[in-house]
Amino acid sequence: MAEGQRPPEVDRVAASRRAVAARRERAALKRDVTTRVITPQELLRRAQSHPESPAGAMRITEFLTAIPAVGEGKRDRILASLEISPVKRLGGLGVRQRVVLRRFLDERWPEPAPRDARSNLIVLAGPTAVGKGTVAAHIKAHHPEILLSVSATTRAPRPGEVDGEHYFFVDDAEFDRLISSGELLEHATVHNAFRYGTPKAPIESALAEGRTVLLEIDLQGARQVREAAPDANLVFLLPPSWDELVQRLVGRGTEGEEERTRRLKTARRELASQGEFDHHVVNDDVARAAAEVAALAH
Ligand SMILES: Nc1ncnc2c1ncn2[C@@H]1O[C@H](COP(=O)(O)OP(=O)(O)OP(=O)(O)O)[C@@H](O)[C@H]1O
Ligand SMILES: Nc1nc2c(ncn2[C@@H]2O[C@H](COP(=O)(O)O)[C@@H](O)[C@H]2O)c(=O)[nH]1
Repeated sequence: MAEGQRPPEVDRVAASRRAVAARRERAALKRDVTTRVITPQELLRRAQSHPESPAGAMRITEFLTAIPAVGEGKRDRILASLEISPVKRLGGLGVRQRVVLRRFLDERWPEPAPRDARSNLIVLAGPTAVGKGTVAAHIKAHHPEILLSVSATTRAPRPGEVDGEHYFFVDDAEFDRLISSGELLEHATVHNAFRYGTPKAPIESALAEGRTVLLEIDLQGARQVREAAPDANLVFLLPPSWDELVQRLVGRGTEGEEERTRRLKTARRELASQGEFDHHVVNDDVARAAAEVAALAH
C-alpha cells in the first residue's frame, strides 16, 4: 500500500457508518410522516428537490407504509394501480410517476389549504413542548401592540410565576364561578390534570380598540374558539421533527417519565388534527416562528 493511502478497511468502516446514519435519517423521516409532523406531499417535495438526500433515498414502499392509513397490502395495491415498481426510490421517480403519485396523495390525503389572514384574534396551539409558551413570550417581548391573553388556571404557580402576569391562579370554586357567569371564552381540562380558561372581557375590549390578541391554549380550547369566533386565525405550531419534540420535552425536565408518556400520546392525537388549523408554523427557530405568527396581526 502506498504511503498516505488509507487502508481499505478504513473506507469500509466509513461507508458502513454512512449507511447506518442514512438509514437512521430515513427512519426519522418515516416517523415524521407517521406522526404527521410532515405531510407525505412535503416529503415527496423534499425528495424531488434533493434526490441525493435521505428523502430521495427512501424507497417508495417505505414511503407509502409511513402513511398511517397504509399497510403492506394497501401499499402493494396502490403501487400496482399507479404502475410504480416497488424497488423505486423517491428521488428516482420519473415525471409520470411523480405526477400520478402526487395526484393520488392529494385526492386521498389533501394538504390543508392556507387561508388568508382573517381576524385580529390569533390562537396559537400545538403539541406539548413544541414551544408555544416560548414563542408566545417572544411575541409579548417584541410586539407590545399584540395583547397576550392571561388565562385562569386551577394549577399552582411554578417558581417565578406571578399571579395576573403568567396566569390568574384560582381555586376550583372560583373556576366554576367563572364558567357559570359566562366570563370565559373557552375552558378545558388539559393533560387530564388542571383546568385552564380564557377570560373574555380583556379580549373583547382589546379587539374593540383594534388591537390584536394572541391566545396560547390547547387544542380543545382552539376548537371552542373556532365555534365562538369562526373568523379567528388558528395557528398550529409544529416541531421540526418528532424526535426534536421528544428531546424538547425531556430537555425541559418539568415532567416525570409517566407524565411525558401521557403528553406524547396526546401530542400524536393533536398532530393528527393539524388539518383543522388555518396556518402551520414550524418552530425550528423561536424568533422566526414568532415573526411568522406576529405577521398575521393586521
Ligand atoms: N425553536 C426552539 N428550539 C429549541 N428549543 C426550543 C425552541 N422553542 C422552544 N424550545 C424549548 O422547548 C421546551 C418546551 O418549550 P415550551 O415550554 O415553550 O413548550 P410548550 O409548547 O409551551 O409546552 P406545554 O404545552 O407542555 O406547556 C423548552 O425547554 C424551550 O426552551
Ligand atoms: N384550553 C386552554 N388551554 C390553555 C390555556 N392556558 C394555557 N393552556 C394550555 O395548557 C397547557 C399547559 O400549560 P402549563 O402552563 O401548565 O404548562 C399548555 O398546552 C397551554 O397551551 C387556556 O386558557 N385554555
